[in-house]
Amino acid sequence: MKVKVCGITTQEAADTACKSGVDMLGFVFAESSRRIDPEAAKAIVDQLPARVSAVGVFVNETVETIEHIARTVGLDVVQLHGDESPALCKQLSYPVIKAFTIREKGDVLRLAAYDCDYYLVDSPGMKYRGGSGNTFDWSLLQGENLQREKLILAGGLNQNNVKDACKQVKPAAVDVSSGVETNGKKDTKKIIDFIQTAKSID
Ligand SMILES: O=C(O)c1ccccc1N[C@@H]1O[C@H](COP(=O)(O)O)[C@@H](O)[C@H]1O
Repeated sequence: MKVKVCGITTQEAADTACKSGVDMLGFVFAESSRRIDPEAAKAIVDQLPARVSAVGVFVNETVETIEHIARTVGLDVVQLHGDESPALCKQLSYPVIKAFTIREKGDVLRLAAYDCDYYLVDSPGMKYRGGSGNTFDWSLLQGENLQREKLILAGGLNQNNVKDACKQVKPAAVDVSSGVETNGKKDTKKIIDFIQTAKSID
C-alpha cells in the first residue's frame, strides 16, 4: 500500500514520515489551516529523499499559477481538490491527482470523464475543500468499475480505520491528514503508527 501524508508544514513531520516509509508528502497551497507558503515548502522539499514524491494541493487555481508554484517548489505531482475540468488536468505538465467528493453513487460516475494519473476519493469538505477528518460511505465504491491501481482513498482515515477502509475499497494508496494530528498539529506517534499500519496492508 502506498501512503501519502498531507498537510505537511514542518521539517519534523516530513522527517518522521520519511523515516517511517511514506511514499508521498502533501503541501497545501489552498485555503486551509494547513496552508504553507511556497518558500517554506521548498525548504522541506529540498531535503526529501528521491523516493518520496512532493505533492502540491491546489483548489481552483489557473494552469499558470499551478505550474509556477510547482516549478518554484520542486513538486513532483499536483493534486487538484476543487472543481477543475478534465481539460485543465490535461493542460498540466505534471502528473495529476484529481480529487472527487463522494456523497452518493452518482458521484463515482464523474471519475470516468477524467484522464489523470490518480483518482482521489474523499468526503465532502467542511470549512475548506478538504482535510475535514470525516469519512464517507466506502460502500458507495463497491461494485464500481474503477481503476483500483490509480485509486487513492482519503477522508477521515486514521490508524484504527485504515485496514477496514482498504478491505472495502481496495485502493492503491491511502491519504491522511487530520488522522495523524493532535489539536491541529502533526503528531509524531500518530504519523509513525499510521504509516506502519497502512504499510502492513497487502
Ligand atoms: O488538508 C487540508 O486542509 C486541505 C485543504 C483543502 C483541500 C484539501 C485538503 N486536504 C486533503 O483532504 C483530504 C482528507 O483529509 P483528512 O485526512 O480527512 O483530514 C486529503 O486528501 C488531503 O490531501
